[in-house]
Amino acid sequence: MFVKDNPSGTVSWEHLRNHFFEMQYVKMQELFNEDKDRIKKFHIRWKDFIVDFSKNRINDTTLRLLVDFANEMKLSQGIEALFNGELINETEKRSVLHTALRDTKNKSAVTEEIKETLFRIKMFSDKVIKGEYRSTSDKPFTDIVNVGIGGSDLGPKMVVEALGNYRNHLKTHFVSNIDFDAIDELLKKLNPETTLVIVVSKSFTTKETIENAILFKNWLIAHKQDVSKHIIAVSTNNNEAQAFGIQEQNIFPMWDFVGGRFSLWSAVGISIALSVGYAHFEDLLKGAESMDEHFKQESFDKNIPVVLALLSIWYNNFFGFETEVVIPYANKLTDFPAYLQQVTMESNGKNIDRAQNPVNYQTGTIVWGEIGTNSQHAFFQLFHQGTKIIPVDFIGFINPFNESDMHDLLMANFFAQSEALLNGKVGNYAEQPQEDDVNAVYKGFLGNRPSNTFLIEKLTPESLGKLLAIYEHKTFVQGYLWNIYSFDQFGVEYGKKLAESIREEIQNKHIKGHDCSTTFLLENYLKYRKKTL
Ligand SMILES: O=P(O)(O)OC[C@H]1O[C@H](O)[C@H](O)[C@@H](O)[C@@H]1O
Repeated sequence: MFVKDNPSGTVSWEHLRNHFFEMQYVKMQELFNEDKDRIKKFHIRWKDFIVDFSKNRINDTTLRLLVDFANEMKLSQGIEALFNGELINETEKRSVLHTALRDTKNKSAVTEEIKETLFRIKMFSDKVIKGEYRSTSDKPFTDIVNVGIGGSDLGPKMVVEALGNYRNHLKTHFVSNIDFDAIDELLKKLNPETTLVIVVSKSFTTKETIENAILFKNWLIAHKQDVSKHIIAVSTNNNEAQAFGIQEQNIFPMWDFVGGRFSLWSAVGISIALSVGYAHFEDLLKGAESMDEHFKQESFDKNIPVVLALLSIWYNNFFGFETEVVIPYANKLTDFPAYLQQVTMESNGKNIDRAQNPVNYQTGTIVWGEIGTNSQHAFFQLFHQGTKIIPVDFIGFINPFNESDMHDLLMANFFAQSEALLNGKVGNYAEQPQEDDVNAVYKGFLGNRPSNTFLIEKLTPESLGKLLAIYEHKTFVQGYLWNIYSFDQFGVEYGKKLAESIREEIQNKHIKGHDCSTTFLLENYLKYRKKTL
């Protein structure tokens, strides 16, 4: 089981704090000048991945002290507890076994159930793709609508988009928000006769998802379609799904030991198997499985998720940098930052430690991002010359899916940005300021801005699986070392309850018991709401 020690009370934390006082003014440019082989020490080459973490404000001592910290907090024990299925989600009394979903070697009872489900996903997706599973009017399905939100949307949606080059003829759509304007637009494009709806909800009680599912059900009924053929579900809540009108053989199971934000590897990812075929879905799982092995076996200083987590802690807890950004140089990864936000911020946005005390140090980093090069033309100015330091994860691919010289230009930008953030305007790039340039002072930039670079051979189902597992494990390591519970989300649940009671007040046109600001806003909402239906 997990230790419950306060990280800020450990000896290694104290050492890190003292070391920070030495390092805070050290320039990375100097570190690179002093050691021309710096890259040799601070990169990890693993399969088709190179992770270069040399452009960070670290030296040998930093890495050693960070690893000492992980050891003092008994991280190995934590990793073992995760993979062994111990009840590490203590507040909900659950194991955390998303890794079992991709573990082909495990022979436990849990994996039997998982294997059976994977087989069902394979059979079902094959049939739909081949046009053997047919609609009410005996037609093959053309469109898939995934109705779900949070973990039942973000992961699958991101993967379907990321693997766009592997997609088959099926058109896949994702409906998450309760925004009728958006759904209406989609409905106009869909043919009810050839539309298959997947209601994905671990709990089958999430209001947004159920409202949207009802909307699609009514739409299908209005168009005389057999709901039992056109709607399938993924849920732990078999009873509710059946009560909704979904046939038992069309309900794919979920398990309590898989958190929503870690669930794309389960039947929650059925839209992935449908969109790219089961074989590619399996490759995604294989990629993640190989990262799981790396994470379990590799020493901490060469362990990709561990190193990334420790660097993030170094900046978050010692330098006081508040956010970190992820910049994939691939349009197909447009949805990656949104997915990552749920994985990291829902997991580690906690302020009570595992011993029930308020924490006296920072936890959950704020993660955001956007694809390159678009982001360069939007917010990179602040990275280069702003007052805030925002560590960057650059993610780039050596080979594009479709060969083109354009890729070299894209990647030239990728390399240029991290180099500029490191060096500023010096060395090869220094311009001699013109004596009469009154703006010279505005044109300098100092560099010394940290980044990690992921150089990956190609964006494939397998490499994507590896990448996602890296960030999952990074999140786990951070939560573990911060001594918080990463696998519950009580904050979100409270928000859901509040919305329910406000909705009732709106329906009854009776606003009561709020602060004066909320009362004012609700009263104005009711006053100007012109309901025509
Ligand atoms: O899959 P569901 O039970 O419908 O839950 C969907 C989402 O609901 C909440 O927002 C939770 O905080 C998320 O973790 C979860 O992914």
